[in-house]
Amino acid sequence: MKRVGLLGCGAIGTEIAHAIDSGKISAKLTHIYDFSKENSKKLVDSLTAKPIITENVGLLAASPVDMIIEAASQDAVRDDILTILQNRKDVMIMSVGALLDESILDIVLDGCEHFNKKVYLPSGAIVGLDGIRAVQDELDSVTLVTTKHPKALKGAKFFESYKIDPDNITSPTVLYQGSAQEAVRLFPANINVAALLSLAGLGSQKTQVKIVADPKTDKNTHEIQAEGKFGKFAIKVENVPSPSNPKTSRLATLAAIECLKKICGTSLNIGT
Ligand SMILES: NC(=O)C1=CN([C@@H]2O[C@H](COP(=O)(O)OP(=O)(O)OC[C@H]3O[C@@H](n4cnc5c(N)ncnc54)[C@H](OP(=O)(O)O)[C@@H]3O)[C@@H](O)[C@H]2O)C=CC1
Ligand SMILES: O=C([O-])CC(=O)C(=O)O
Repeated sequence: MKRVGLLGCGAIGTEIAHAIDSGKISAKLTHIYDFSKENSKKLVDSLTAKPIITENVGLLAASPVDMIIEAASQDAVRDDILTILQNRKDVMIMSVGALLDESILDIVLDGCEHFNKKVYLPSGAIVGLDGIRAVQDELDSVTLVTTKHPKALKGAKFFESYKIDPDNITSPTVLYQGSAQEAVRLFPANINVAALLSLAGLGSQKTQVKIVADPKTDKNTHEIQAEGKFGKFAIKVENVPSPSNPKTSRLATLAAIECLKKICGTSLNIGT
């Protein structure tokens, strides 16, 4: 049975830990780390099989686990991915936006090759990545329109440079239109899905993103349109937000759990 370490004990990490604890995933959660000691302790208290809380990420990386699940932040990927790979652990990454920085992607790819390790990127809060991957050589355009409630976008770097107060948005407002590359920088906790689309398809400059703040929505909606020599497709996902983090959709957590089930060998491999 795989031994798992968890980096990040927030909305996604907590649900994954519970899925392991309940036996839904055939794995053992043995070590966890989070900046927030309170989050780590709360998680341990809620689990039957109690993992060890490590004092820092270095100790998590060095702990006797087979893989580490990152469910923390893009900064965590930037700062810690090399240490994790150097400690010869496979990694599942949720904060995929960090990989649109080419130097980080190079570290990941070189690290995987050098240490013979694997990095898994679950499909997160979108569906259709199988299709994007299949047609990647025939794509002319990929666009993503993401609509969330302003409270789900609050705290994004975007608001430091653009003088818009999310609390004062009273009608649907386009906040951002441009490349996926810039979108993940300005909204690091909101649009990792754009990084997934970029990596699977046309890359981060050609993948176009629009972010809309809609005070009347209670969903995190992602609309994907892809066109090319193969034809075209459009996908709309209307996600229920996680109760503990409105930025994050429930589907992202469920996709991570499904990905982990597959890695741990407990489910059929269905789809591409
Ligand atoms: N791929 C996808 O489709 C999706 C990806 N995500 C991404 O997944 C990640 C986890 O999401 P979610 O669980 O909702 O986030 P939460 O904010 O609920 O939880 C993240 C936890 O990790 C902690 N943390 C952040 N950075 C670090 C670090 N460098 N080292 C240790 N702990 C850290 C946070 O502590 P503190 O609060 O003190 O910073 C917090 O307790 C986020 O980056 C999110 O953007 C989310 C949805 C979809
Ligand atoms: O969960 C979502 O709807 C999308 C999200 O936050 C992300 O991609 O970072």
